[in-house]
Amino acid sequence: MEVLMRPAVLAPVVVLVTYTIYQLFFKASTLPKKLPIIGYRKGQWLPMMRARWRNAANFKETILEAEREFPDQAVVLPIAGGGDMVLLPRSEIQFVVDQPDSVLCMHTQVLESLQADYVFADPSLVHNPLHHKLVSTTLTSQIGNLVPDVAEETAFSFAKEWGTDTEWKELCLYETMCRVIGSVTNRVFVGKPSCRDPELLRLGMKYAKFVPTTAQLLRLIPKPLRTLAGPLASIPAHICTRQFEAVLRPEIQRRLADYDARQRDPEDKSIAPGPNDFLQWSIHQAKETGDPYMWTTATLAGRVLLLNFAAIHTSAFSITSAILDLVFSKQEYVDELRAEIEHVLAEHGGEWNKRALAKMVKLDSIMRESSRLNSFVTVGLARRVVAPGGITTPSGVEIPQGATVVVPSYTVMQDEGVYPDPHEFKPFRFAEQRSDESVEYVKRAAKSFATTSTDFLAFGHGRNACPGRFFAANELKLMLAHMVLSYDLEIKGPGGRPRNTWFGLIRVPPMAANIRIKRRAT
Ligand code: HEM
Repeated sequence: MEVLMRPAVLAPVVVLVTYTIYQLFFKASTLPKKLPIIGYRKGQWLPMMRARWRNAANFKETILEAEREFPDQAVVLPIAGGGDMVLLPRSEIQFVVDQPDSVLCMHTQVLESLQADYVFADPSLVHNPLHHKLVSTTLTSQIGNLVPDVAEETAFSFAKEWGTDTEWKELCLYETMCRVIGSVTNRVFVGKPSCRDPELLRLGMKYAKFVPTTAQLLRLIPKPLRTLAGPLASIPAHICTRQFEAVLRPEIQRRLADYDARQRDPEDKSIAPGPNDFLQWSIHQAKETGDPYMWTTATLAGRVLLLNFAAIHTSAFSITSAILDLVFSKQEYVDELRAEIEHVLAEHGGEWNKRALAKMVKLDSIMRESSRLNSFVTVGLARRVVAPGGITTPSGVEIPQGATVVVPSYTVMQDEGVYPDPHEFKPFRFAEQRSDESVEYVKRAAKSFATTSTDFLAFGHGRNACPGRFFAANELKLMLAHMVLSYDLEIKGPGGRPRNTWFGLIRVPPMAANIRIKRRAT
């Protein structure tokens, strides 16, 4: 006790505690003073802090209040652990999209919101995300060649998770979809057999949970304390990274050896050509940089893990929602969808390919409609103001450097004016719009699942929209089609579709929901 009372120990403790209390309770927001603050109740004790917790606890009500009370006005959204964000009105979505990265920067926002310098074992992979380029260019251009692999893996994983017997059984939809998505997605990331390695899949999913939860925890801690808390809180994510690398190491080493052998003697036909997957493209990209750090097993495995983080939960949420929406709609919709898939597939000789998928307009429409209704993006296009002088929005609001702006997504995608009967799942809403020949072709095509707009923000919008969305769209459609052709589904018990859940700013499908399924007799 005496030791604790020594000035050399006591003084820093008092400074830290005072600073923390100041940061948590008294620090004024740097955001524009004149804007309405959602959740702020005048006359209450510590109104800003209470607004932050109130909004974090019930974000749905927060954004509905913003829409109801200030429909065409910028407002401040204070969020515990999320910083104080400025929610711009929907009329300014295009303004956000149009700003260069030197003014509104997504990357800076991602680094901060994921607390990248602590959470990622090698932050340089996130600071220099070479893998994004491979996703937006190589992966997207290879979709046509990858569809047969995706189809094979889909059939394999569904059989493994849902079985092949024709008896009814009950299972947890989200859990099984995470594993199916994990295998199918990793088939194009690391190929067969690694994509079926249960340990690789388990670590990929575990990591995708650790990253956002650790980041959220750290954001609640005042910045100076994070230098202490960050490394400690990030230990589980770092261990997971090392374990993932260990699982992939033999595959990476084998591929590097083959790659080098091929480079030494391109004529040697005894060395098989490299597989067509992300890991192989990454090796090639790394070698082209000439920097050996880029092709260490840690770097290559780290990039695969980062993509698992970006792809698995997002895709699992989407397919879970779509299946629930369909099961809880009408049998005639399922029949109509099945008829489309069977017809188009027969036209293509029973083979899955990109052209066949593109012709299944009803299938595409279901995925877009379900994403519209259930997207986890409730406010979108989160961007950090990086312009030294801040920005002035079209409506004249001045926002300082360092602030975060977001735009409404949940309320836009459920707006009666844009989507009649907005709360209803209308599976063929977009298919009907696409078949309206009085509308010019380009506008009709813009209603496809992967096409973003200021009214459809499930994948973001503009230059920074999700680079994996074209692959995701094809993968998810294939999965849904396979499911509809191969299984019958039944609703468990009375009551409607189980509701989505809100976790802070994110809305997710009911992860514990069970469904009853049965393999269809062939
Ligand atoms: C249905 C599935 C998916 C959804 C709904 C989704 C949604 C999103 C959204 C909303 C963003 C942020 C865009 C913005 O702020 O403007 C994003 C970014 C991203 N997505 Fe996706 N995504 C999906 C699947 C995938 C897949 C399969 C991949 C990889 C193959 C992928 C890779 C990425 C990457 C690399 C980023 C950029 C992240 C960053 O810059 O830090 N996504 N995605």
